[in-house]
Amino acid sequence: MKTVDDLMTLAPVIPVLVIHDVAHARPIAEALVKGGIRALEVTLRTPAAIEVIQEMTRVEGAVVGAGTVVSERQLDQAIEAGARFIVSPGLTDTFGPAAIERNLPFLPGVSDAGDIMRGLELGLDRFKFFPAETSGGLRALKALAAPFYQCKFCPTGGITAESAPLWLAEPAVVCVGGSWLVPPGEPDPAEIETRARAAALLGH
Ligand SMILES: O=C(O)C(=O)C[C@H](O)[C@H](O)COP(=O)(O)O
Repeated sequence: MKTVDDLMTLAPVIPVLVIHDVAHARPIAEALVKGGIRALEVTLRTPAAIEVIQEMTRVEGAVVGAGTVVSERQLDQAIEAGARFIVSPGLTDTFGPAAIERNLPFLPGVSDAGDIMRGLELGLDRFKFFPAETSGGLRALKALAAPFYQCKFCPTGGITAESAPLWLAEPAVVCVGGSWLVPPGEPDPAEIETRARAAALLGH
């Protein structure tokens, strides 16, 4: 996987993972990969996250990345741990160039036309649309995708197994992100695999 398009086309859904216990890392990654979901976004929202990335990179077939990345320090920590892609909730004039410099697939969050223009100025045209449902939902995304015809999106935030197909039917949407594949608490690998399998079959 070299480009952000490679990342976005690995599967229709990128699971957004919030993992508190490093012991959960492997069973969750294995269940997702078995179900056909290979790009795994580990959010840097828990003290265990960096170790979770390290653990998950040992799972064959997993393409592990870091989410909720908001600083240069986190960029370096995540990449050192083995992250192969970077997702951020937003885009700033300092963080954007710093992430681009790392030369990994990078999906920054955008929620309006100004954000997208800032991204275009940096040479980016692939974005996470975040927070998708509360930023106007599919209607807002369609309205943004018209002038920014060259851009593709991974909407994330409030998307569910039920709403994902509606988003994926929009031509500007390549994949969606969501936490529903891995519910909080003690992981149930069979259930996670079932959810992953269903998500992997979603499509245009
Ligand atoms: O931490 C980040 O940078 C994020 O990516 C936030 C996620 O987009 C949401 O946490 C998705 O969660 P759901 O709305 O439950 O699917």
